[in-house]
Amino acid sequence: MSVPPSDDPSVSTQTVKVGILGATGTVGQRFISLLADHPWFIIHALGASSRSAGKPYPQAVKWKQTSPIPAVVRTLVVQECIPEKFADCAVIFSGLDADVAGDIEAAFRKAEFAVFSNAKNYRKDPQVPLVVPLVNTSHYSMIPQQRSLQSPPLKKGFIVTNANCSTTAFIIPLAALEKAFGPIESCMVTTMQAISGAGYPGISSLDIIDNVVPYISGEEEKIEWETLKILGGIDETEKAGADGATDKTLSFDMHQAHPLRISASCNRVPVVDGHMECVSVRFSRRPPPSPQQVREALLSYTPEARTLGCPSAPRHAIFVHEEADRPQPRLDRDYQRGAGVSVGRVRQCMVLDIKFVVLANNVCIGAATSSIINAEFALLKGYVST
Ligand SMILES: NC(=O)C1=CN([C@@H]2O[C@H](COP(=O)(O)OP(=O)(O)OC[C@H]3O[C@@H](n4cnc5c(N)ncnc54)[C@H](OP(=O)(O)O)[C@@H]3O)[C@@H](O)[C@H]2O)C=CC1
Ligand SMILES: N[C@@H](CC(=O)OP(=O)(O)O)C(=O)O
Repeated sequence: MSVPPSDDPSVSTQTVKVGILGATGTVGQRFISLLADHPWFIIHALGASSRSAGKPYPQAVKWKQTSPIPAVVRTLVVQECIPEKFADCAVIFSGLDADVAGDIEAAFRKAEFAVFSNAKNYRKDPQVPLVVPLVNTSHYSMIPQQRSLQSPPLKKGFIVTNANCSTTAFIIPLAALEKAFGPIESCMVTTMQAISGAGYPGISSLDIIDNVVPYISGEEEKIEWETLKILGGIDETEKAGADGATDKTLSFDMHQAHPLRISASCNRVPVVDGHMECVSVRFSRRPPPSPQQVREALLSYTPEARTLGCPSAPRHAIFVHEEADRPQPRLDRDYQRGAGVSVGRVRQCMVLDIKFVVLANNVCIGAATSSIINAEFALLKGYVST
């Protein structure tokens, strides 16, 4: 199967060469596993630090996936993360450490690459879409403005970022609820986050075995403001220029039209993959929906990425468990190959309106899978030139 390069799926057809920055890391390895059999994307180049550059991939990586290193990368030599080494790639996926992602991703954008980043560096940027691909693909409309404001202006280059993996988990059901019942007024979320979220080697075994750590640096603040950017719309203002022509400026609404109060509490738990979160919400609308109405709305939620035909978008974005003791990380993290989320225990909340539990695979839909769906969507909408 090859990619339709425009909105029209009958217009066929070529495969797209992609590069992966941070290819040796936890997220980079997931990119490789997920892209090895992708119908459109061909892994063409891998990048990592100077510690890894120059080595064949199997020698550079501490491979921690349950399936073997895919044949397509076995013979690739890891490169320095500089644009010239990725010349033939139309798409760049970044799983770079945040300490270095800022400069490197900017250099790739400047060199006219479409960059899909997992790092936090550009999430707050007023020109950069922060896209959870099962929620706010409408934010891609910011890309032309992002390009035009670069110096010099760009023709093809842009950056789109993923959200933090904990934000991603609960914002998918939140978006489904807002779509069905209108604005959410307040939200409380308590996370139980897997250790893979901290990368490799991550948190010391002596700190996490037989333990729970009630602090993850910067995480609560990120969840709180990212939610407002993702669930907010895009505002358009028009200004008349001296020549009488009107200039349109786009900006992210930050959920200002319907203010949302949100509070997050984050914990690290001894689970390898899969972030579980307890969520309580209060709706603006009175009376609020019943638990049964909420279950039905979650089950029927279909994101635009799915209807448009992104091959990695899950057939069912949200599974709703009826069993009292589900979801659980070990049992449910591979739902829809890690691309969907699992909700359970939907019930009335005596303080807000409704409460539930959600589980998402932090390294799949929380990271690599989101970037891949983002790139598929951008390609189908014509934002990526091949
Ligand atoms: N793990 C998760 O669940 C999630 C992670 N993220 C974000 O994704 C990014 C990657 O996370 P993760 O995979 O966990 O991190 P890891 O620490 O596992 O991997 C980091 C990668 O960055 C590379 N790197 C480090 N320094 C440099 C450098 N100077 N130049 C070029 N490459 C460099 C490393 O290469 P080398 O092996 O050569 O050192 C490695 O490939 C981070 O920004 C993280 O915050 C986002 C959502 C979820
Ligand atoms: N902080 C997340 C993973 C992560 O890297 O997040 P971010 O990309 O927002 O820094 C966790 O520890 O589970």
